[in-house]
Amino acid sequence: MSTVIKNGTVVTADLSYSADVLVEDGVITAIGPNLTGDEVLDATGCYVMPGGIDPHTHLEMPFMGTYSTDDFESGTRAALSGGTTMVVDFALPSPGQGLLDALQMWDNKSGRAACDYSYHMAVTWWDKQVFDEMAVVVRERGINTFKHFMAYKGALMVNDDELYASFQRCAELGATPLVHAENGDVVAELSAKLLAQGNTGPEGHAYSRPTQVEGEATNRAIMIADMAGAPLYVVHTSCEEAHEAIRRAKMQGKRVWGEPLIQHLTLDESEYFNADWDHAARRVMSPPFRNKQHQDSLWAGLQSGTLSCVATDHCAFTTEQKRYGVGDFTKIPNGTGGLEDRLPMLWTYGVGTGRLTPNEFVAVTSTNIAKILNCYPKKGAILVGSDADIVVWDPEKSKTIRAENQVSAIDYNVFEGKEVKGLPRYVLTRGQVAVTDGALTEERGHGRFVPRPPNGAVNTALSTWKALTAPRPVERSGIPASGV
Ligand SMILES: NC(=O)NCCC(=O)O
Ligand SMILES: [Zn+2]
Ligand SMILES: [Zn+2]
Repeated sequence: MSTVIKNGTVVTADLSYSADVLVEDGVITAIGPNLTGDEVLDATGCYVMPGGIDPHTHLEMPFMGTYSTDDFESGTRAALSGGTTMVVDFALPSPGQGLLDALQMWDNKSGRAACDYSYHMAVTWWDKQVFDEMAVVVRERGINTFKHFMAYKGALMVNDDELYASFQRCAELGATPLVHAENGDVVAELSAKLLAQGNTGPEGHAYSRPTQVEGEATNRAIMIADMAGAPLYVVHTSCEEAHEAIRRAKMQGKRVWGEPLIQHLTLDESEYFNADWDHAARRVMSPPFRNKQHQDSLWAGLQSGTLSCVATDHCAFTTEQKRYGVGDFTKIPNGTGGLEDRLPMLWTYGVGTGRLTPNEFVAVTSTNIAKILNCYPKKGAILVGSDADIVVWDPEKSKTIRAENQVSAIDYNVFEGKEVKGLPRYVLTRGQVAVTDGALTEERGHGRFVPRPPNGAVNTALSTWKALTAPRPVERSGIPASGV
């Protein structure tokens, strides 16, 4: 069966033009005027864009004594309802657990996904087994990204020697390291001090993670990656100090990308000072929300290209789970939701305010990350041959975000009450219509794993440069290099 999307304006990361789009067997087969197909989707007044790719989710993740509540079923339904057609989740070995073992656990969960997905592999400890299995993960399992936590001391955190070893291994394998950049030692010290002083509420979480801990760790990770000869992707960049480190590195020619979250772009630290404990705790995540100056820095980064992708870090806990931390903010499970709201919120506060063009919107929600993760143009593109992951976007359609209407399985929404203008009319996942005017018709288990090969263009360019500039002994007549 074929489907044709008619009368819309195709919007990609670099072009906007009027055309119909024909989809056959899950793939785009023609783009142009007057196309016909068995099923017709009317896109009059709409933009036809690549579906969103959320490069940062934690679905059914074991964390802080519990599991995040949205799983691959509810999480991918939430994603589709908001125009996101691919998620990249983190396969997370517990310290001491093998990488392949952790991958098996993630495979057991992801079979229920309604949209396509891929994994980043986390490195949470280090020894020869991890070193060896990294090669299998890359060469046999189609994963070219490895995540490192510089925070969560005593749990997921890795130290500088482990970072350096793992980043070097990534460079050898043509893979890209990711970092959660916060100085975990300082956070642990500050947390203990705050608790001892009686700062036990959710606001203590924000006090324990000032922007300096993020700026320092971001800079450190960038320098370690540079010494290891690896590119670097910094997740959830939330503040000017971290953005400044990324900006400077980019200006120096280093291959570094920064990822702000939709939460950090649109919500600020005042949320933690709300008199309602539940309200504040529901917004506890790392890094915490920041002030308006930091938000302005993140928006400027998206505009100038020094920041590359907008994600959610969707890691949703119920109010009941958040209450594990009553009396001790360090026990509040860290994480917030956003999968179904990322695109409407970014459109409203980005394109709707003139901060972003529609093409920039496509770049930061889909195309840039597809290129970074080396799955472009299968994903992130409206091109003949690309997967038909498409959102037909109605810029006039609006709603008020309400937890009672959401798809996510949790009992609140951090964007509660926000008015958004710009919503999907249709969402297609590999050609299958999964959303029509807000109504979900997705198919459980339709999602497929997206393999991502190593040695993307940037990895190859970087290793060429590193080989060219590698240390070489100077030939000196009469003096043997290996001594006498
Ligand atoms: N971000 C957060 O608070 N929770 C999810 C885990 C992580 O990404 O650090
Ligand atoms: Zn993180
Ligand atoms: Zn995360």
